[in-house]
Amino acid sequence: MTDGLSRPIRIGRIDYTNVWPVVHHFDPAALKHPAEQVQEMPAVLNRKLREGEIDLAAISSFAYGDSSESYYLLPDLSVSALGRVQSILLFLKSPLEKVVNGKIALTTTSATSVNLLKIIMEKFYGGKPIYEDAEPSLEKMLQGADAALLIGDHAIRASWQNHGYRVLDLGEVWNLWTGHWMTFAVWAVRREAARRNPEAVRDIFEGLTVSKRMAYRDLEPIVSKAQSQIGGTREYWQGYFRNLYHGFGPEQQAGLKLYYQYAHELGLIDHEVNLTEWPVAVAGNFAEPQVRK
Ligand SMILES: C=C(O[C@@H]1C=C(C(=O)O)C=C[C@H]1O)C(=O)O
Repeated sequence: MTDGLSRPIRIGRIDYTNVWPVVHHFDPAALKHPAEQVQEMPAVLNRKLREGEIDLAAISSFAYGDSSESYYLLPDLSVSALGRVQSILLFLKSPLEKVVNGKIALTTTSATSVNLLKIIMEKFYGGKPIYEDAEPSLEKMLQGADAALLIGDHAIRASWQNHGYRVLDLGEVWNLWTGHWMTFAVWAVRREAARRNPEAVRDIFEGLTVSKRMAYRDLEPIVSKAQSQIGGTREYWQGYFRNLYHGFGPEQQAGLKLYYQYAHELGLIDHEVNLTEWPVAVAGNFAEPQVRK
């Protein structure tokens, strides 16, 4: 069925551990409304949501800014950090003075962080490097470049290798220069999907909110899962998840607005970006979800 009314709503889930505190306890099969879920790298979800292939997804915050007129934000959900994030990393083969006007390989999985890197290089450091897209593989990226940007679990795994490269944490650089939070991902719904199917969106929003609350109450299940799937120590993952913040309050919004302003000034986004929340939730029609058994 393709009329858009009767088909299941399509949800996108980022295939990195940084979203687990929101999605780990979320089961699309348990929703009242039929739903399908795809799990992909952020850049793929950005494209699928833009093209209407999916209806609601965690996407790069940059991608929200780029298409903000077509999307609503799901309130109080994000992937944010104040300072170090540990998984948005620039690996330097050459000294920083050379990198700022040298060649930087950019992971094809990201949108927020590649543009954050451009803001840092061009606005903060006054450089003008050449950028080239590359699959997220540190050694291959650095064969032909002075530095390489990795995000998510690719960055985490690379940070554990004994490669000797200097590493810049872009969350930390952003915070040092601006004093602000940085928001890397948000949850967005296509406006037409939200209008067509508000009950399903409410159902998903409730499910994600409950899931986040459960994860914040007890991080251990996701710490254990990350350890068994990716490796590393319990302490590493406890620190990693504690360092991230998955709400989206005034402080995170202020940081993201500044990021959009800089992106606009550099011509990376061609309009001013408004943060527009899904109006059903804003209107207060949304009942505080209860934890389901
Ligand atoms: C914190 C992170 O945020 C991610 C960074 C993204 C980007 O750069 O576009 C997109 C989604 C987030 O999951 C990370 O990858 O470590």
